[in-house]
Amino acid sequence: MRRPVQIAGVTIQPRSSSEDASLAPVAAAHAPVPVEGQRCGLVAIVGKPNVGKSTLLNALVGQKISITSRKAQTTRHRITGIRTQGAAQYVFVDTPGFQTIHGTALNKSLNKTVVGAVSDVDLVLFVVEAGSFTTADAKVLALLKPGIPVLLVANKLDNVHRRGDIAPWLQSMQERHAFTEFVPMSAKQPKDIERLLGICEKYLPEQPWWHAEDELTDRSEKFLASEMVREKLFRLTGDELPYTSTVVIDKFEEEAGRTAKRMLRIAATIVVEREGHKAMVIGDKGEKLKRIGTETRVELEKLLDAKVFIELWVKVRSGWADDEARVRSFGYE
Ligand SMILES: Nc1nc2c(ncn2[C@@H]2O[C@H](COP(=O)(O)OP(=O)(O)OP(=O)(O)O)[C@@H](O)[C@H]2O)c(=O)[nH]1
Repeated sequence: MRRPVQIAGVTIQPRSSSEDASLAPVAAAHAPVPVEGQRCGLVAIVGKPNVGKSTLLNALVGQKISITSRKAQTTRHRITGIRTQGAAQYVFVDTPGFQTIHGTALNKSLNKTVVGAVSDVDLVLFVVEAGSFTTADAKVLALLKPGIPVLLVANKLDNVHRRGDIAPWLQSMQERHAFTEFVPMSAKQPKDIERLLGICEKYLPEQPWWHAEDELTDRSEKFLASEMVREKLFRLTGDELPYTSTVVIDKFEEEAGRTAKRMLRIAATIVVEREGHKAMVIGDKGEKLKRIGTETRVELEKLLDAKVFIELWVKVRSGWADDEARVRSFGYE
């Protein structure tokens, strides 16, 4: 029997070795026992690219589930993060920033994911940068269905130097939509996160939890591995690499270990659009690619409580973001 793993106060349940390592959820679901007074519901986090949705999701869940970077459009998938605290279980869905500029197949697929995520939830957190409201924000707001409560999360409040400007701005926001509440905050401030959780709780319907108390996400370990490579890729290449670069996991295997620790062998391909991008990812004498691999391995070993071997490749596939079939083959719906 493997022990459950504690990370940042939450437990990741080990899986039995007979399960397919690549498809099994990170936490094993054991049927929750219904308890009177429990609340549980879906909370969607929406907003234009780069407003801090993934940072917010990770802070709300208390663990890194969704990747973040300074580069806009880092998030490409609907991600469920789960937080259980007191009587409440929050099931969060992160969404890709709504794309308003490019008409590629990739962007159309991203937009479809956003619309799907907001149509069937108990609460929407509409995230903007405090003090700002652009056409891109307005386009996301227009997607929200009437009848679902929407909180205006005015994020990055720490960047607003003239706090006096916030009250009139909030007033102007009131005219744009019937927001149920306004939450000026910073996703990087733990006490703001606690306050937001408290506000969200009352919107969760009274019903038994859907997930075990210690579940974090329903995404597979294979998915988390590809997200981790993507995060390191974007962090380490800075703004030079176009966001259309992606990561495909070619191999995700658990080896029957001779030791108590699990052993995972992962092979991933970083897909870029141009030869020049390939050189950028590989770096001088392969040093950049090596660093991406090392940083991914260190974080995955912690997250999955395993010894990880990772092999990275870089391939050029020009125009992949424009090719619908190829977008689907890379795992986007
Ligand atoms: N100063 C400050 N920066 C923040 C805050 N929240 C997020 N950020 C930064 O904003 C940038 C974008 O954050 P993400 O969480 O990746 O944004 P996102 O909305 O998920 O972006 P997409 O994946 O492009 O949709 C990162 O550099 C974060 O560190 C905040 O409260 N204050």
